[in-house]
Amino acid sequence: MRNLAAGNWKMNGLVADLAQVQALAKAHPAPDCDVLLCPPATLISRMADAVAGSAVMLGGQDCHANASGAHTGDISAQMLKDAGASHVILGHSERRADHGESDAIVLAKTQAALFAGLVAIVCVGETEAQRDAGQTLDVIGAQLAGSLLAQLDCAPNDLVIAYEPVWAIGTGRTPTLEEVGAVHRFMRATLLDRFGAAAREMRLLYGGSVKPANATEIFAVPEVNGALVGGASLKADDFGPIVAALSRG
Ligand SMILES: O=C[C@H](O)COP(=O)(O)O
Repeated sequence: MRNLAAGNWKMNGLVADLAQVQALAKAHPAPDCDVLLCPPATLISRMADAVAGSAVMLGGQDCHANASGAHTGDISAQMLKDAGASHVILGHSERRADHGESDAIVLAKTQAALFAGLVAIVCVGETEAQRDAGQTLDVIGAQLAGSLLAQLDCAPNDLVIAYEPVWAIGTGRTPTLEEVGAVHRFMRATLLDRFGAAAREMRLLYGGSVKPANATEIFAVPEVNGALVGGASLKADDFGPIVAALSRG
């Protein structure tokens, strides 16, 4: 399976920043991994124009569970697709914390995204307090159980899981490689148990303070099939080496 280098711009990015994406696309015309950028929704359409003809794919950072309707300020999966997105991040810990998104809400959004033909990147991860209490695998297991479909009624490639320890996001701190490996092994086993052999083809991303300096060692951990990168995805000079590391992996 091809690794996935996914960049989440979060609430960052103006039209002037499209130059970073063009520089990235130019520097990596044919990467040996999938490359995805998830800018704010305001930029998807213009970014699609900016990277037309390149290997860079685009995604949203959230979508509503409904296809349309009276939901002021929300964006549907169909709208993301219409703007040029092929993927959408769902259940990011910042959405879970800032907008009270439960596993059930994430599940409904995941179904909407898949129905619209988007690849769903579902995020899970423990808080620092949960980690300190030794609850990491219990938390991940519960989030996987509640945020995913009962059956895999999509291609295994269309559902991606991102493990993002909440305490590692934007902090410069990362779990040990052994800890990353243990969670990813657990997630693979859980998905195999739930979905059968097709789950071998699902990509499992690590996210949380991935930088050029730690990318190679993290991507060498078994069952890590890519990264969901925040801060280091904003600049081509930072994200480029991460794409290169995943192309080698
Ligand atoms: O979605 C990305 C993650 O939240 C990681 O963010 P970060 O790379 O800035 O730590």
